[in-house]
Amino acid sequence: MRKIYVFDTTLRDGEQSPGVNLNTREKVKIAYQLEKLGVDRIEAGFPAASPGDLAAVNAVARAVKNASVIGLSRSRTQDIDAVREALKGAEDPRIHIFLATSPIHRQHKLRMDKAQVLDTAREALRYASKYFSSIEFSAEDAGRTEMDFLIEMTEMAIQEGASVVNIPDTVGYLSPYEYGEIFKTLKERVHGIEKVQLSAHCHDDLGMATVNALAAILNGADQIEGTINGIGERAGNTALEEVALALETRQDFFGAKTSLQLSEIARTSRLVSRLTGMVVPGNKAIVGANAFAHESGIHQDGMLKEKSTYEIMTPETIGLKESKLVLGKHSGRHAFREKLVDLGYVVEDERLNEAFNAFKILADKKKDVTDEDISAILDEKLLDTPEVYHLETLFVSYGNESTPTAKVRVQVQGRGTVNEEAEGNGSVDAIYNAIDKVSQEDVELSDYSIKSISHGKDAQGEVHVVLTQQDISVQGRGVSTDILEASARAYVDALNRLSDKRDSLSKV
Ligand SMILES: CC(=O)SCCNC(=O)CCNC(=O)[C@H](O)C(C)(C)COP(=O)(O)OP(=O)(O)OC[C@H]1O[C@@H](n2cnc3c(N)ncnc32)[C@H](O)[C@@H]1OP(=O)(O)O
Ligand SMILES: CC(C)C(=O)C(=O)O
Ligand SMILES: [Mg+2]
Repeated sequence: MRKIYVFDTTLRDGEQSPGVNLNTREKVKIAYQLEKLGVDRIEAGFPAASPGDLAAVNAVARAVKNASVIGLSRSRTQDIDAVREALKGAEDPRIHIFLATSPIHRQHKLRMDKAQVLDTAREALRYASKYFSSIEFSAEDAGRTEMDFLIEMTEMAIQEGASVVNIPDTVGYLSPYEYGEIFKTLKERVHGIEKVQLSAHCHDDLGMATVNALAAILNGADQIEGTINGIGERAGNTALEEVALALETRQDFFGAKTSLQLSEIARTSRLVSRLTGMVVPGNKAIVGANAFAHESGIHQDGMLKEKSTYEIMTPETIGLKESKLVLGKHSGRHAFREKLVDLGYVVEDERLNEAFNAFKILADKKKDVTDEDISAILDEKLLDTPEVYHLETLFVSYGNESTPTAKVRVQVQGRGTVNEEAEGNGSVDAIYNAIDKVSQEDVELSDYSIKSISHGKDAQGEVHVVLTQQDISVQGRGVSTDILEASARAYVDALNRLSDKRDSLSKV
């Protein structure tokens, strides 16, 4: 199987993400993790950028033992000297020299003609080769460079001793077909191309960074450059984990592999996200929180029967424990039953249906239905208290300058639907007065407490009440995303228990 070298530039191009600034300790920590991940080359920074970056590159160079450490340099002696200084103590030091080659960059940025670009790069490579045995040369904005000039630049770099020639699509402009064609043409037309490795460096401006890197591989690239989580300048770089998993999962198609330790991917992604502060979107391929999560019933059913129905790779491959079946409004009974089993409930068909219906009603109101929410539903549904009172509707009117009023509609065993309305000195008091009118019970509310079951603004509230009637005391519990409804449910639940308790006492 053809090996594709992995050049990680999380600490250089990744750090060029607006708002990201890694200190020396953070760079070393990420570098150690990249070493564990098994990347071949680590671009640690741009030493000429600042004394701090030079020191950080030096710290990485001294720390890393199992990967080459690279410093970036413009085609200028002072930058090359900064890289020399920074890479002191490195096991396998490499310099990466770049110069833009496209007409736009030549004319507007460098203000050089082709001959000047060629000479400037040549001089830089000559100077660097006095100090470095491994040199990578990048033709910045190669993607928008005339093919003949790119060939000329590549041949010059080979003659001057570069061991890797990088072909960046600096502005993420090319289609996969066009990018692949560049590699194919270089392989066919550059004299001495067999002496160097060709490298792909893509940006994601049009969302094609990964597919372009793969197109390059299909057309002869030996190395891919990219970052963890795809962070980097503007829309970012090729996400290394995406290329690695594409090659792994579709070996049959690509016939190439990296030597990454894939089970370190999730850990590396989390570390980079934490230290850079760049949050990984939930739907991000491979490392997003939803990449191995399934919410819809049909998919969950398929997953429970055979995982390959909806997963083309396993979460274990990237170091995650397992796939997630997330319960939400699109979920079905198979996944719901599985969740109940996980939570330790044994529920037979009729109860399962009841609980499932209650779950669907909650899922309509709430984004994430948590394990605690499910337990709350089950605990409520599994109680055997006969329902003398069943709360159907509740309406509360509240204003800080008016008296709170509540209207309730309750199904009462033997009496049918009863509507009542009452005022109170607060909304809950008004609700309880209205329910008292329905039940015509003489009860005292001896305790009332409220807590949140799960987290967030749409968390369910759980209300506990204690009702006392002479020497009988009962508890009631109600759960809802609305605390007034939870309060009403708790009160009605307590009334049902009161009636049940009185019945059982009268039978003794
Ligand atoms: C595609 C990429 O990702 S390239 C890497 C981009 N990364 C960075 O730029 C991060 C680090 N950069 C920096 O800290 C600063 O830009 C420095 C220290 C390198 C240079 O700072 P300054 O000297 O103030 O120059 P400034 O950044 O304003 O302008 C860049 C200069 O480099 C020149 N230049 C740009 N690329 C190259 C190159 N590859 N080789 C030689 N000169 C170059 C520009 O033409 C410009 O030259 P001028 O001053 O003669 O007009
Ligand atoms: C420095 C070069 C390789 C670069 O980052 C780019 O062209 O995108
Ligand atoms: Mg780049």
